[in-house]
Amino acid sequence: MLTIKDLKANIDNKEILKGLNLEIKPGEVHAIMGPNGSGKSTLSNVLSGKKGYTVTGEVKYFNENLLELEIEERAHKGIFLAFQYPLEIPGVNTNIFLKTSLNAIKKAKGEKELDAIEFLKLVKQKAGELKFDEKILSRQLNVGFSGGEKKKNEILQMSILNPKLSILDETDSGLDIDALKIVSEGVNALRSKDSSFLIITHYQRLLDYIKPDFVHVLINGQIVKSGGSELAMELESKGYETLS
Ligand SMILES: Nc1ncnc2c1ncn2[C@@H]1O[C@H](COP(=O)(O)OP(=O)(O)OP(=O)(O)O)[C@@H](O)[C@H]1O
Repeated sequence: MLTIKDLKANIDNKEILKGLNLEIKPGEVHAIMGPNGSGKSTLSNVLSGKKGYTVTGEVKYFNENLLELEIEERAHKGIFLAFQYPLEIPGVNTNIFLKTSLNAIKKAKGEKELDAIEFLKLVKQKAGELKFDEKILSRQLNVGFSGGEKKKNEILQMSILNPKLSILDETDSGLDIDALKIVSEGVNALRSKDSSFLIITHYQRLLDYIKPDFVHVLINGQIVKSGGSELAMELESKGYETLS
């Protein structure tokens, strides 16, 4: 599904990713861990198409060169980024934002768009599954949401859009234990043979709930070690020092 070869990314003359290699197959869950400033968010930004980076190397998404696709095309083709810091967007109603996002993807795929009633049914069902108070959906997008509500809202978007590749950038930070479980259940419910996940986290505890197939350690812009979920336990006890 996703093959990354020798990926390098610079911003403002600073080289952040320095030759990163990674392969994600359909249905796999990959976790990326690494010290602060190692390039984890930069990787998620580059994959989702954020502007401002000078990027070289190869990123193949199915049979396409991902780096040539515009940010909207990436979303239409099933890439979803759950932000580390979801933005507050005053004046934009959360429900309308969700419906517009979903219908834009459906339109790009040539599928029938949902009308207001169909959408409401879907959003009610998904919000119920995530134990997300529906009332919040009639508010402006993320405005005044608590940290945990913002993160849950990202997961709600993800479950409504049903992406092929979901990138979660520190979605677990700021969540209380109950919210962490709910968010993890949301991710686990979306796991299927066709959908893959790239989960960036600092904490092994998230991986108690979402069992990754692979764990990678990103240090100084490169993946320096990969392993199974036991690698996360090892990092928790030993830290990154022995790997850098
Ligand atoms: N626009 C920018 N200009 C200069 N340096 C930048 C810019 N954006 C990111 N960096 C630097 O690139 C490095 C990697 O940043 P990135 O946010 O990808 O790290 P991270 O691994 O996600 O860190 P954290 O775990 O703290 O979230 C950091 O040293 C950061 O200061």
